[in-house]
Amino acid sequence: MHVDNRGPRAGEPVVIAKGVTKTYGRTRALTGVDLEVRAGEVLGLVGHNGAGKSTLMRVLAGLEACDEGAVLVHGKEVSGAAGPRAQDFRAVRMAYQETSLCPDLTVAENIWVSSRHCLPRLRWRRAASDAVRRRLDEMFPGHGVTPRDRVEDLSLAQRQMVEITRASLVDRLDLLILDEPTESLGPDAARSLYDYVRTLTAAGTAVLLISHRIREVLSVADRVAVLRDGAVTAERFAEGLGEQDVLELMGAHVAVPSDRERAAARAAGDGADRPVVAELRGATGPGLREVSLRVGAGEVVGLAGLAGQGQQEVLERLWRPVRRDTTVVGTRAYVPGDRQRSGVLPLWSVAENLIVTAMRGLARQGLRRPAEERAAVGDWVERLAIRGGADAGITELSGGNQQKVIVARAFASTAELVLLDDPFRGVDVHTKTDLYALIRQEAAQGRSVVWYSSENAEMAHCDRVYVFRAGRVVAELVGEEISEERIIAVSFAESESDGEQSNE
Ligand SMILES: Nc1ncnc2c1ncn2[C@@H]1O[C@H](COP(=O)(O)OP(=O)(O)OP(=O)(O)O)[C@@H](O)[C@H]1O
Repeated sequence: MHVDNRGPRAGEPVVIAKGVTKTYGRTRALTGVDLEVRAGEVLGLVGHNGAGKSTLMRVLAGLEACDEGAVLVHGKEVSGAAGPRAQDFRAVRMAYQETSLCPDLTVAENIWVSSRHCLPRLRWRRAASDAVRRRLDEMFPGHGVTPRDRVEDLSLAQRQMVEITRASLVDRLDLLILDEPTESLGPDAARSLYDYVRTLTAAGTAVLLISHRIREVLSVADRVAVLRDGAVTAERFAEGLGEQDVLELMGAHVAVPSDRERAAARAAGDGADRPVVAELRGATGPGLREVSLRVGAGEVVGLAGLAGQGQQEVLERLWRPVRRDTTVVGTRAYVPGDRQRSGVLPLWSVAENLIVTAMRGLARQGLRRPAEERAAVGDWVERLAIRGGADAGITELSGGNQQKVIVARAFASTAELVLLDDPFRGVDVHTKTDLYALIRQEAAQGRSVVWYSSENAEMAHCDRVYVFRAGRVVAELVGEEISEERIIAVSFAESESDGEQSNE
C-alpha cells in the first residue's frame, strides 16, 4: 500500500464545515460550526470536555450526518439528505480517542477490516501484516507490536499506536484526524508521531489535531481553532500564541498555582509522624523489585517515572493486598486509567455509575436511600461540572466527562485510601485544575491518595513522590524536592542495577 498524494495544493481547503448543527435528544452538541481545514496544515482544535470536538470530527469524517448545514470535501457538498456516503470520505481518516480496534482480533486482522478496500483479497493477511508492520516502524520506532498480536493483549499505548497506524493506512490520505492521540502515549512515541505528522503535511495531507495539551498543540499546529458550546469561537495562527492566550480563548482563566502555593497546600514535614494507612516492605514479584513505600493518613503520594516501571503493580498491590509484604488499613477505591476496559458500566446511567461504590455507605440497615443518593450525585455532577446530567446514559457523555464520573465515584465513596491510575486522561485543563484542588481538600480531611501520573507536572500536587525505574524505587522526593526536572533526571539516570535488570 502506498500513499498517493496527488491531492490539493498546500493551502487549498480539503474539508469545509458550514453552519453544521447536531443534536442528541436535548443536547445541542454542535450549534452552527464554520471551519475550514486546508491541505498541508496542522489545525489544532481545542475546547472543554463536552464542547463538541469528537462530534464535529465524526461529522467531518462522514461517520455521522449533521442535522443542518453542510460539509464539503474538495468543494463538493457531501452532506446530502440521505446522509454521508462512505466513498465521498475515503481520503478522510480518523484515529479515535477510545480506540476503534476490535480486541478479539489480531493487529493484522483489524487492519484488514478497516483498510480492505485498498488491500488485495488474495493473501490479504500477509498484505495487511506487511503494511501495518512497515507503517508502525515508520511512525513509532521501537513499538514492540507484531501483526499477529491480539489487540486485547497490547498495552494502552500500543493500542493507541495501532489505532493511529490503522487510520493512516489508506491509498490516498487527504485529511487525518487525530482525537487526543497522545493521551496514552509516552513522550518518545508522541515525538515520533509528530515527526510523522510533519512528513504527511509536507506531502500535502491536512491533519486535524484535537488535544487538551495546549502546549503540545501550539508546538505542532499551524493554526488553532477554539470550539465552545458547539461552535467555533476563535481561529488563530499558532505562531506567537501562548498557552494562556488559548486558555483565555477557551473561556475561563486558569489560575495555575505557583510552586510556593502548592508547597503551602501540602502537609508540613515529611509525614513521618502520620499514622500509616498503607505500606509496602521490600515488595518483590512480577514487575517489582524490593519496593518499600509508605502512605500516611491524609497524605497524597505520587508514583512517578516513565510509564510501565512498576507503578501499576504498586497500585494493584495496594488494591488487593494479598502478600505479607503489603499492609493496607481501611477501605479503598480505585480509579482505573483504562476506562474502556474497566471503569465505565456502559449500560448504566451517569447517576448509577457514580453512586455504585458509595451506595453501601449511604444505605441504612441494608436499605438504599434514594433521596440521599440523588443528593450526592447532584452534588458531584455540579462539583465536577459533568456535562450531560445525572440521568444520561454514561456512554452518551463525552470522553472527558465519563472520566470525571469515574473520578467522582471514588471520591463519593467513603474509602480511606483512593488509588488513582493516571486518572485525568482526556480531562480538560480547567477541570483538571479543579480536580487537583479537590485532591488537596480531600487529603486535608484525612483521606489518603496514591496517584500514578504520566504527567510529571502533576506530581507537584503530592506530598511525597516515589520515582520508579525498572520495578524499583530510585528516588523518594518530599515537599520542596518535588519538581518536574528532578523527576525527569532520576527517571533517566543510568544505574548499575538497571544493567543487572536488563540482563535477566
Ligand atoms: N451519542 C450521543 N448521545 C447523546 N449525547 C451525546 C452523544 N455523543 C455526544 N453527546 C453529547 O454531545 C456533547 C458533545 O460531546 P463530544 O464528545 O463531541 O465532546 P468533546 O468536546 O469531544 O469532549 P471531550 O473533550 O470530553 O472528549 C456532550 O454534551 C455529549 O454528552
